[in-house]
Amino acid sequence: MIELHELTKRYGDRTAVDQVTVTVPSGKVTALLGPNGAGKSTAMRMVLGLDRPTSGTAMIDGRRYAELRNPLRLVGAHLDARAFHPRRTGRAGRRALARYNGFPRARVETAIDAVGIGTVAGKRAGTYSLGMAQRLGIAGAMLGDPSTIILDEPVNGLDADGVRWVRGLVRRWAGDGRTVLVSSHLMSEVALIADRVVVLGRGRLLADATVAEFTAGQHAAVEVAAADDNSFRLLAVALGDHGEQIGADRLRVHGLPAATVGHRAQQAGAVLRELRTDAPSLEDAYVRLVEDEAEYVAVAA
Ligand SMILES: Nc1ncnc2c1ncn2[C@@H]1O[C@H](COP(=O)(O)OP(=O)(O)OP(=O)(O)O)[C@@H](O)[C@H]1O
Repeated sequence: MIELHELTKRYGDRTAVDQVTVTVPSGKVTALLGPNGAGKSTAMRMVLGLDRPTSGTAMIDGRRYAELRNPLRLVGAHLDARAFHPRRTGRAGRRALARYNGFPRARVETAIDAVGIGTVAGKRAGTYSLGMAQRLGIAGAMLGDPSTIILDEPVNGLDADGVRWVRGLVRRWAGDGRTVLVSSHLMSEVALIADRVVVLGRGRLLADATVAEFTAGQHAAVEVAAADDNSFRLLAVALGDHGEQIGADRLRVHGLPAATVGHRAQQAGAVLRELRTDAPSLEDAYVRLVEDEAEYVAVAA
């Protein structure tokens, strides 16, 4: 479990992380989301003892990173896919890490095999593609078989196979009861792998919820298609500002439930070809939350 309590980081007059209190539970995949500059990396770095909080605390299983005797046994992290010595081979870099942390060499081979870079482990890390570098970084995070794993944008640069592999990996880790914290810009990806979302905006906590709770407050999207041109015209008038034309005979409806759309169509004499409700997506919920925050800031400024 990772616990942030009123965690704050200021750089001069800029507040990168602003009094964030949140618990990242074990046995779940938690996605850390937010626009560029929201404070995600800074928060992760403070959890990992790489940045010192200005105030507040970041604890892993009840202790600060600096207090952990053998931190890699408790927490594995992969933050930067390019943070390898370019002239060292992937294997040599992982062996150095293992040696430094007192892990047997065999762990290195296990981790290299697990991430599928056995054929390139003897090559210099500087020659790796971004996808291979991501895998090498994840091998480092796995080295100590830790109970907490933190990955920053792990699917960046991975091909379709790689993305599927990361998905399986993080789900398995959570299934083992580990604490898994993953940041990502790709909402479709987050929807597939995460149980929970923590959203930061300009350093502040905007949401901390299960994926289901996060999307629950959103209106379902309604789409309606008219059977002919005349019906389309009648329908467009009947829906007024609620209708947004998205095809020759099709409207997306904002702010009205499907039943009201059907009723208005009937009253107007418009014949419908299709009327459907789509479940709100994580992406819709996220975009709306971040937009609302931006509007609030614009109004408050
Ligand atoms: N070492 C630093 N010195 C000064 N300002 C910093 C430093 N590190 C981060 N910041 C600032 O703190 C804020 C949060 O940055 P951070 O990198 O944590 O955001 P992020 O959510 O990870 O963004 P991204 O998605 O772009 O990686 C930004 O305004 C950034 O410019």
